[in-house]
Amino acid sequence: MQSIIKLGQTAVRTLSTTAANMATSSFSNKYKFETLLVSTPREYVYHVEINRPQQFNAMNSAFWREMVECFQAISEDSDCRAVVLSANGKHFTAGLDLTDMGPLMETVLGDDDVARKFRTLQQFIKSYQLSFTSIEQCNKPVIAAVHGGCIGGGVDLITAADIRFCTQDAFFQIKEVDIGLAADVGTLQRLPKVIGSDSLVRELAYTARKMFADEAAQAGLVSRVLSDKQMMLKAALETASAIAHKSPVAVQGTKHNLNYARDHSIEEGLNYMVVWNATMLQSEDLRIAAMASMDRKGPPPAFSKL
Ligand SMILES: CCC/C=C/C=C/C(=O)SCCNC(=O)CCNC(=O)[C@H](O)C(C)(C)COP(=O)(O)OP(=O)(O)OC[C@H]1O[C@@H](n2cnc3c(N)ncnc32)[C@H](O)[C@@H]1OP(=O)(O)O
Repeated sequence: MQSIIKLGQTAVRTLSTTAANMATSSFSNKYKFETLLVSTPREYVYHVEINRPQQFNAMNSAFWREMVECFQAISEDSDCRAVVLSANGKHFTAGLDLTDMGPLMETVLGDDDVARKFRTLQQFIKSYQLSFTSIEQCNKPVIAAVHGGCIGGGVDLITAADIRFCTQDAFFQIKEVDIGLAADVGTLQRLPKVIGSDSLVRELAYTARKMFADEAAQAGLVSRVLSDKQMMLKAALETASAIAHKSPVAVQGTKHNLNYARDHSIEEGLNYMVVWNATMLQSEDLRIAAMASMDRKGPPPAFSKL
């Protein structure tokens, strides 16, 4: 009898190890990228790192494609409730990879008729815009953690995030004007809504001057400035973890409705909220969170995955 029980226990252990291994390998396959590293440093928290340090994380065609794949996957991944997005190497990003503009220049300089060129470029720019819109559309809040230079496309990227922290050595530069472009993947649309000062946005966008950490905090572009990268990641992961322990129904609904409110009138936002919560108030999360709030000595609330 004893040996049958032991055999059963071994089988259960083997099965759970196999299940854990399968989960790990499915995670690694799903989040295997050339330009991004994805890890799970805390329960329900994913850490996405832009990982082209030798190139200052300049944005090449693989990066533009992989950002969409990564954030669309995270959006639907119920094991993730909050994301920290940082970068490896000396700078957060040097923006568009100026050595990887072949396909763009081929179209621009090609012999095609102007209308055909327009159609190709339209698709090209739209697909690049989606790389950062996928952060905004991700169901899970994204905290951008910026160190060093955040240049050109970097500003487009971080304005699509929910929360921004930076290090004392960080600087932000809307550099597109220096390469003969109007910034076209989000800065001009989102930055005015993030920092509220149209005058400052225009000054930065027309001159391409660097905005350093203290000014970025004063302007509201970042909500926290930390002494160095280690302290910043610690703060970002703690914030993500705090979010990840709240009701996912409440957090995801809050993100969705804040985005909606930003893009609509107050009346439209309130009407949308009614429709949203007329459904979501029926969620079990409301009962679980309310009970836990009342019973402060009890265990922290546990919510189902979403
Ligand atoms: C449809 C398109 C949508 C997207 C649009 C996006 C547009 C943009 O992002 S516009 C901005 C483009 N980026 C730049 O203009 C960055 C210019 N670079 C810099 O300001 C500095 O190099 C930087 C602050 C990044 C680093 O300065 P640091 O002093 O630390 O190093 P450097 O000696 O200047 O640079 C070392 C080598 O890196 C090369 N490099 C820098 N940035 C880029 C880049 N964006 N793409 C490709 N290569 C880059 C730099 O040329 C040096 O190379 P080498 O001379 O061979 O050592």
